[in-house]
Amino acid sequence: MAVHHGPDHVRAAEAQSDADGSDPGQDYDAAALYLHLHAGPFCGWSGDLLDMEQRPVDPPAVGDHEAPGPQAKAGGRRVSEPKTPAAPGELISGGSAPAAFADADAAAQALEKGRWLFAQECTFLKGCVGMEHLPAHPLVEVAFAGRSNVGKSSLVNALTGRKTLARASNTPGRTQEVNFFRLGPPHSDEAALMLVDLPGYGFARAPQAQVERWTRLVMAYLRGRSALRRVCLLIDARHGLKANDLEVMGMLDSAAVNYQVVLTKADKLGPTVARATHATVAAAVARHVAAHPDVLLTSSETGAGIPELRAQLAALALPA
Ligand SMILES: Nc1nc2c(ncn2[C@@H]2O[C@H](COP(=O)(O)OP(=O)(O)OP(=O)(O)O)[C@@H](O)[C@H]2O)c(=O)[nH]1
Ligand SMILES: [Mg+2]
Repeated sequence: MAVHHGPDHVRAAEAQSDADGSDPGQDYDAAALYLHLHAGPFCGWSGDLLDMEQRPVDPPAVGDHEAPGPQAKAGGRRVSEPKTPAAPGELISGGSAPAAFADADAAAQALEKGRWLFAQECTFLKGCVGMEHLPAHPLVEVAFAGRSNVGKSSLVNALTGRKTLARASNTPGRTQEVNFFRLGPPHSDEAALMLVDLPGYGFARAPQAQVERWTRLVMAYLRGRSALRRVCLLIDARHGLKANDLEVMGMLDSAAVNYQVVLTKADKLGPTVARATHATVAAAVARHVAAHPDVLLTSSETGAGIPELRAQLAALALPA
């Protein structure tokens, strides 16, 4: 039996590998690659925020915080030691590497804002089966769209540090309503954000008429929701962009809806394949007018890329 060091999820992965002989090193490397690509060596490993429970009291003031890292605390819990990132020479070369943060200070501030925002209370507000049922007084909204089973509900859980807030399942077609989750203080809309978990498009284990109804609802929501500030368009990192993803991207481009591609399930890939997929997808995304140029590589399983996505979404909800 090996002795396990590092963040909780890494210890869990290592313990799992003891049990089934799988290779947790691959997961860990994909996560480290992500951190290196998107935030550089100043980005603290904070996958254990997945279990955060305590609520913060005040938002972080710009220039008035500690950079997250081994000494910082997250939700009252110590942030784990970051994994040593890959050597700088291993950065993706070429024009498609994302530049999410201008420098180390900007990165630290953005990550802290994201951590703070997503450590707030988050509650399920309602599930809607038709456009007429959508909440009337919307907050700033961020929606999670993508093919069935790509990991939308799991990503909502990972971002909010909950395990069962949104229902995830191995069966494609699990989410059947437009589900609204309110993130923020209960009695104020300041620093609040609505997270919207959508039914998937594409194949689902459900009757065709039902799938068509969800797809119509999702497309109507994506095209016609004025509060929608960003769509996180999830793509399984193992599969890349499929024809129906490209169709949705085209629709979002023509409706001028801001969207950001988020690659999911990075833990299922080794670093070389993750790097290649990221480059291919980022190059394709660069041709789309409404797409955010940064393509994020995430894993809801290990927490890789989650702090960076929180940081990007916090920029929409919190004033500069
Ligand atoms: N290994 C791994 N599995 C994941 C990850 N994200 C999601 N999954 C698994 O993928 C399956 C589908 O996840 P969901 O979150 O339900 O996917 P969804 O996109 O909400 O699916 P629908 O609601 O059916 O459209 C579940 O078995 C999850 O545990 C990830 O980052 N890594
Ligand atoms: Mg779902």
